[in-house]
Amino acid sequence: MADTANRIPTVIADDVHVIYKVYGTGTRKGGATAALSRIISRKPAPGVREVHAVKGVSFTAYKGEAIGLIGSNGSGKSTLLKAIAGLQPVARGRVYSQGQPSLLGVNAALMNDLTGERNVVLGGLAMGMTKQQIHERYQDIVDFSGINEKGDFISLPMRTYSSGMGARLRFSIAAAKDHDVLMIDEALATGDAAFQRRSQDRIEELRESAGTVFLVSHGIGTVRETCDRAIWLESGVLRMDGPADEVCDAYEAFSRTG
Ligand SMILES: Nc1ncnc2c1ncn2[C@@H]1O[C@H](COP(=O)(O)OP(=O)(O)OP(=O)(O)O)[C@@H](O)[C@H]1O
Repeated sequence: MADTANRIPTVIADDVHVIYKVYGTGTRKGGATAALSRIISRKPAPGVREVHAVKGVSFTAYKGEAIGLIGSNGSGKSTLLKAIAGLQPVARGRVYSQGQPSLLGVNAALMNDLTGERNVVLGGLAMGMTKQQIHERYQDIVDFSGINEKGDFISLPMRTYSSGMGARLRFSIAAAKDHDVLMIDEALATGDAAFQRRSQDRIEELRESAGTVFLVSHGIGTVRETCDRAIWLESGVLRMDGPADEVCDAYEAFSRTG
């Protein structure tokens, strides 16, 4: 690890809480009079449930780090990434970041009715690349995705792609830019072995070009191979933060006994 005194922070999460409000969980009908009396008595509407998905998480991420987020299903990993990306408001606490963190998920918004080609251009523009930069990197993006390996799919609408192809194109578009903070949610779980290797190499390059990479993955093996640090969440609480191997060992021991 780099000299601690010279490390540059890229993301600071300070006591972050995220609470989802889920409406429509009750069975009572809400009349106008009932609503008025609730406003007067300041009681919450019936049928609104709160899910406290992230509970007081704090950490500092530094330039050049690749951090894996691990934890059981529903432990708050995706929610925490969304909060860091500014896509999910925090109920309490703060997130400070250098530049705009980009969340590259399997759900990144591409347009299904447009061709792969148009999506590369729109995705690039949405990430703040210029037309010139997109033009220069276009072929690399298409080659990296491997979309055209079995025919000219890039000129077909995205809805004709398999889910793996769509995910590969999303990853390729996002990985074309040097990000200050790049967050990858399960992207490596899709794609074949050759694509996974290419993605790992690209993550390595992005780290070297000094950004910070966050990776959410159910595959502990991927976190061990790709990340140097890991953060373990359980029921929204940060259980452990440290070297990837140590945290993965502890998590695996926990999963065996749990
Ligand atoms: N839009 C939402 N509305 C209400 N609750 C939500 C919403 N999204 C997630 N949750 C809840 O928040 C908690 C954390 O979910 P999150 O998706 O962040 O977990 P995760 O660790 O990424 O899970 P997984 O490993 O299954 O992908 C869960 O209890 C989940 O049910």
